Amino acid sequence: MISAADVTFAYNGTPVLAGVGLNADSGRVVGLIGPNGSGKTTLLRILYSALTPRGGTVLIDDQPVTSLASRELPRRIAVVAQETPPELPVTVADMVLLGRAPHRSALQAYTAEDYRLAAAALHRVGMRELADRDFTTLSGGEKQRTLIARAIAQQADHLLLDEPTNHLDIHYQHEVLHLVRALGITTVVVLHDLNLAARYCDHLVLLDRGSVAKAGPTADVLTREVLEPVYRVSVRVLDDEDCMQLVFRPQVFLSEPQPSAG
Ligand SMILES: Nc1ncnc2c1ncn2[C@@H]1O[C@H](COP(=O)(O)OP(=O)(O)OP(=O)(O)O)[C@@H](O)[C@H]1O
Repeated sequence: MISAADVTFAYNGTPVLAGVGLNADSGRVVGLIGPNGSGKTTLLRILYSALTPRGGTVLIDDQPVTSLASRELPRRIAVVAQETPPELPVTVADMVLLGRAPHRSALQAYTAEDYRLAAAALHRVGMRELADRDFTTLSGGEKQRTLIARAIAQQADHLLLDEPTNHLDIHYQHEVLHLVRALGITTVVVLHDLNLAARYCDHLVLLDRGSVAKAGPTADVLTREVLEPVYRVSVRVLDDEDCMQLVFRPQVFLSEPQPSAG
C-alpha cells in the first residue's frame, strides 16, 4: 500500500504541490494524470523519496518512506523514471541484471537465480533476442521495455512508473500496461493518455496546478464535467464494447478571430 497525505512541495520557494493526497491499496493500479506542469513527476519522486516534501507524509505499507534504509528502499519500490540512465556501455542483459543488485551485497556475485529472473523479465517484455545488444544502441521504445524488465527483475512489491508508454508504439503501449496490471503489485503510474488510463487503472488521481482536482475510481474521474475545466478541451465519453473511450476536440480559443456571420 502507498499512502500520501497532505503533501506540500516547492522548488526554490515556488509552490508546486499543495496538500496533495494519494492512496494506492495493495495490488491496485493507480493512475496519476493531469496537464503539463501540474506536479505529477514531482509527486511521484516524493513517493520514492527522491525528493523530500516540505510537509505531509508518505507511507509504504504503513511505514514512513523516509524511514526505509537506502538498501531496503529498492527492495520495496521499483521505479521506471523518465530520465534514461547514463549512457554506459552495458548490454541489455546486464542492465536488467542491475535490478537484482538490491538483493545482494556489493561483493556478492549474481546467482543462477538472478540470471534466471533477469532472463524471464526480458522475455516478458519481448526483448530476449536483444539481450546481448549494447543498451545505448536501442531505440527509445526498446530502452523503455528494458527498463521495465529491470523493474520486474527487481521483484519489489511496489512499482512507480513515469509515463512508461512514452516512445512505445500502440501495440507495446497496451502490452506494457497489460503486463504492469498482470504483475498484481501496488502500482502508481503517470499517464498522459487518458484512454490508456481508462483501460488499465483502477483508480485515478487528477492533478491540476499542484492540487488534486478529483480522485477516485477511474469512471468517476474520467467524466466530461471533471476533465473539461482541467484540460480545457471538449470531451465526449463513449461507451465502447469493453471499455469507455474518450474523444477530445479543441475548444474555441477566445483569442482566435471568430468567422464573421454571413
Ligand atoms: N528541478 C526543478 N526546478 C524548478 N522547477 C521545477 C523543477 N522540476 C519541475 N519544476 C516545475 O514544477 C512544476 C511541476 O513539474 P512536474 O514535472 O512535476 O509536472 P508534470 O505534471 O510531471 O509535468 P509534465 O506533464 O509536463 O511532465 C512545473 O512548473 C515545473 O516547471
